[in-house]
Amino acid sequence: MLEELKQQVLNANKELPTYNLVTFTWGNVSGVNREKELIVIKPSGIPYEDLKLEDMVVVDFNGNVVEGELKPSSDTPTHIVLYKHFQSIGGIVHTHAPWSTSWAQAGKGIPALGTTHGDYFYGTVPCTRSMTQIEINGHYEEETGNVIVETFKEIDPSQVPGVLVHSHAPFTWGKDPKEAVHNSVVLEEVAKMAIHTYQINSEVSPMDQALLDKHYLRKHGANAYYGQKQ
Ligand SMILES: O=C(CO)[C@@H](O)[C@H](O)COP(=O)(O)O
Repeated sequence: MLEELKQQVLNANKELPTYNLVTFTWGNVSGVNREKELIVIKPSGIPYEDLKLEDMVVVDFNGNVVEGELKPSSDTPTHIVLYKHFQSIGGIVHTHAPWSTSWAQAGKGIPALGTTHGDYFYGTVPCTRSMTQIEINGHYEEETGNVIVETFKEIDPSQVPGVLVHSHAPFTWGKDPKEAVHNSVVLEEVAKMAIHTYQINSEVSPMDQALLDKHYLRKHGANAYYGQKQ
């Protein structure tokens, strides 16, 4: 069941070390089959180089394991909340990539400072609020998803495909697992560029809205040159 999606999720998880987004097993990728309301995710704690197709775990939208012998990623409840609330996404990535994690630990969103950012994120990549004691002591991973959804109350997740979880690390998403990894790589790059930009000029302002519109909308908006978006 879901063999093609399992292959996509396996390939995407193996890309995390390829793009230097993870140390040890500090990251996870999932994909969703919305017709069946099933999620394929990597197993918890298994080195990426050892991952095999049969290791992929299938869970339903309530977190029940419906296929697979291994324990699903410890972040599975967060992935589930995001699939339930962000209807346009088909893949999710969580990493502890150092540059974007530094912004998350600082409790700051990454402003759109240049066109590299603007090509992928239509504005600031937000940081969630910090979590309450009750949320931390409760179902922490599920509450992490809820706080992300709360952060996107006024933001279209298809236009800003990533978030920084306060005191934790980033999550990104996309139409499928591969695109979610692509957005993780870009987020890490723009996080690094932003830190260096502020080191050069601590008073730099976010990029002009007209330039942001030009760059984002030419790739994702109406009449997109690349044809991916209507
Ligand atoms: O966020 C965390 C830990 O803070 C997790 O991302 C783990 O680092 C990876 O967990 P598994 O996916 O291997 O369960």
